Amino acid sequence: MAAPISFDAALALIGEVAPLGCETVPLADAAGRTLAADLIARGQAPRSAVSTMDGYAVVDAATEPGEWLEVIGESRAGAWWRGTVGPGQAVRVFTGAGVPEGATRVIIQEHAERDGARVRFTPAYGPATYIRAAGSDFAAEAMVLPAGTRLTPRILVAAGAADRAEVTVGRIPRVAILATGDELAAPGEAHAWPDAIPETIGLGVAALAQSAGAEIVVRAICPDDLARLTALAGELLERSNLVVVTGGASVGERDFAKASFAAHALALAFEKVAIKPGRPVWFGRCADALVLGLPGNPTSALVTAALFLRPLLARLQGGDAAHQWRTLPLAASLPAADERETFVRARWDDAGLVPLGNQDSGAQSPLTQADWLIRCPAHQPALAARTMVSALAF
Ligand SMILES: Nc1nc2c(c(=O)[nH]1)N[C@H]1C(S)=C(S)[C@@H](COP(=O)(O)OP(=O)(O)OC[C@H]3O[C@@H](n4cnc5c(N)ncnc54)[C@H](O)[C@@H]3O)O[C@H]1N2
Ligand code: MOO
Repeated sequence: MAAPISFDAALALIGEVAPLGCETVPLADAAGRTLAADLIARGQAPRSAVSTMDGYAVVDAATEPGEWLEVIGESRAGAWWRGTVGPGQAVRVFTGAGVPEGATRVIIQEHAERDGARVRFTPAYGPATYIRAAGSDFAAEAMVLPAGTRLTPRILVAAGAADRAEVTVGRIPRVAILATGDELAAPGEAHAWPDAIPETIGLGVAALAQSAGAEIVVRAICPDDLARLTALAGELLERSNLVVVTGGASVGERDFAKASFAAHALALAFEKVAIKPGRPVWFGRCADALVLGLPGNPTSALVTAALFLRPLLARLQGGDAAHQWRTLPLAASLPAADERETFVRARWDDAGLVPLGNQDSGAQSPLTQADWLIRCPAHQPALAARTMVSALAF
């Protein structure tokens, strides 16, 4: 069996995976998708100068507090007034409406006294012009978003401003999840069987994959029976772009995860990574579909899903496989790492990252608190509180 490879080497292999290809979809259906082409603005925004407040558009240099001006028009968002404003004149404007030609500022209505077709202003209307310049948000033909951008709720708003009905996005990865183990029962049923435990990893992995843009085409639980697993593996490979198989990754006689894909011409990219937890994580390809094997210990499975499955799904959709590491302070001391690069589960408090006391990779209750992974290089000595460390949101 091959020696474990480093975390960076494994991540680089994930980064080499080719995207699944692209399709054009209505922008309204594109939430969560990843752009496969740059998104170019059809026109500038705003299209011309607009008022940022409700008030009156005037010629600034020709306007004195207390002097009556003639109100010659009204400009509303969606129904702009197209004339020109001169000295002694004002145009009623509303937020988002075009500022007429000639006007150099808007005076807000809180400072206006209106009398029929006349208006005058109190002295303290201040220096602000309340005009958003034409093209100040973005220019015509500007690249609003580069290819590879994920259309999150916040980013979708900017995408819509480009005034395009459709976008070209990466195809949605179709993911099958296979949990292996004689002991596994659906949550709610484990108590009814001697030696059974609830199958938990599939829940978390499915949720993580969905939040990363994947479609879960099937979730299955299968006992440690090589013939049955081999048949199921073949079926899942047919139905998906990626099979995530959990458990059975270690060296025991009944650890069949890799063996059940070997019959389908599994070509391994890596089969062990020098990390803790999650050393038995493995990755490969069977013809057209990829296979990622996660260890059976639940925390190991979720850590390796965060470290490898999330970037893999980003890559399949044409996004970036790089992690967004943050440099953050420790709020408590951190124990020394052994010969494996270690991802310590931690929670955040006001002073920084607090490593959790229970680092058992088979435990599940610490997952309720572990919202960060602290990256500790192999052989890193113990670190004192307030040391800056590299961490990943978990
Ligand atoms: N002699 C050795 N033993 C082990 C080694 C090793 O190198 N030599 N590696 C250890 C490490 S590290 C890990 S991690 C585990 C992973 O082993 P497997 O992937 O083969 O996992 P299983 O044996 O199938 O299960 C481990 C543990 O997790 C529970 N489990 C499995 N699947 C689920 C699930 N879907 N939901 C909830 N819990 C699950 C299972 O019942 C076991 O308790 O191996 C070490 N052993
Ligand atoms: O690496 Mo295992 O994942 O330590 O428990």
